[in-house]
Amino acid sequence: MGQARWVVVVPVKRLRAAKSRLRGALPGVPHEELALALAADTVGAALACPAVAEVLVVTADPQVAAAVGAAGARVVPDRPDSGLNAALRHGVDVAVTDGDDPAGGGCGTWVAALTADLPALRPAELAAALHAVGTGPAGVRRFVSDAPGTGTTLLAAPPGVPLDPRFGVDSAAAHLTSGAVPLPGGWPSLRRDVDTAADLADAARLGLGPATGALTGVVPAGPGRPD
Ligand SMILES: Nc1nc2c(ncn2[C@@H]2O[C@H](COP(=O)(O)OP(=O)(O)OP(=O)(O)O)[C@@H](O)[C@H]2O)c(=O)[nH]1
Ligand SMILES: C=C(OP(=O)(O)O)C(=O)O
Repeated sequence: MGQARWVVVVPVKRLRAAKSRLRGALPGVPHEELALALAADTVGAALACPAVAEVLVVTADPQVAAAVGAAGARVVPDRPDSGLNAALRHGVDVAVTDGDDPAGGGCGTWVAALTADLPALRPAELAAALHAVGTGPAGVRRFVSDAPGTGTTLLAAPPGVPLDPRFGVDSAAAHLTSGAVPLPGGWPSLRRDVDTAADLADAARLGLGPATGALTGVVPAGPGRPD
């Protein structure tokens, strides 16, 4: 098998409702700007990952759509108020339908769902996780749990295997119960989702992406950030 080429589906909630537990974490910074920065850095890191053929962002938010579209992601409109897992299923349907089209190569789609709250994400860590799926046991869904171990930041499926996303409270257990197999890599930046101000401080210690770094003033934006 050659290197698997991945479509990474990133769901982004409407900014005014997103990341409610993080509201007020950066005094003086409008909450929607912070939520947008988290998503922009996540998408930017995914776009910079060599294993990723396409980043597909599912969102109903025009500001998110404009920002990630300008960065090079494909934007798929969310269905109103359908929720996170429905948004992911919709994005995956779009990706798989296109990947199965013989006009587009037709060799099937490796698909992964990635949460949009990973502002420290390193492309090399995402690449390592996707490589582990591509070279691991055939026919199974794999997932990366978040830093506390209860949630999920990445869920991935090989061609022909339904992604069957079960994100939400205690999603690591839900993914395990549904037959998905955890990926054991360390990958601190891939596991560091940001739900609270303490998580943001932790992400800053790992090194934030340029958008979030510029808002916090902790890490300067620019090419000095290691991948
Ligand atoms: N498209 C879409 N994305 C969603 C939806 N709900 C959550 N997400 C995204 O799913 C990811 C993980 O969700 P959470 O960590 O719970 O984020 P959240 O709901 O914005 O945060 P809280 O308000 O603090 O619960 C984030 O990237 C969200 O933007 C939804 O209804 N539609
Ligand atoms: C939606 C999720 O994120 P969190 O638990 O961080 O809200 C999840 O982990 O499935």
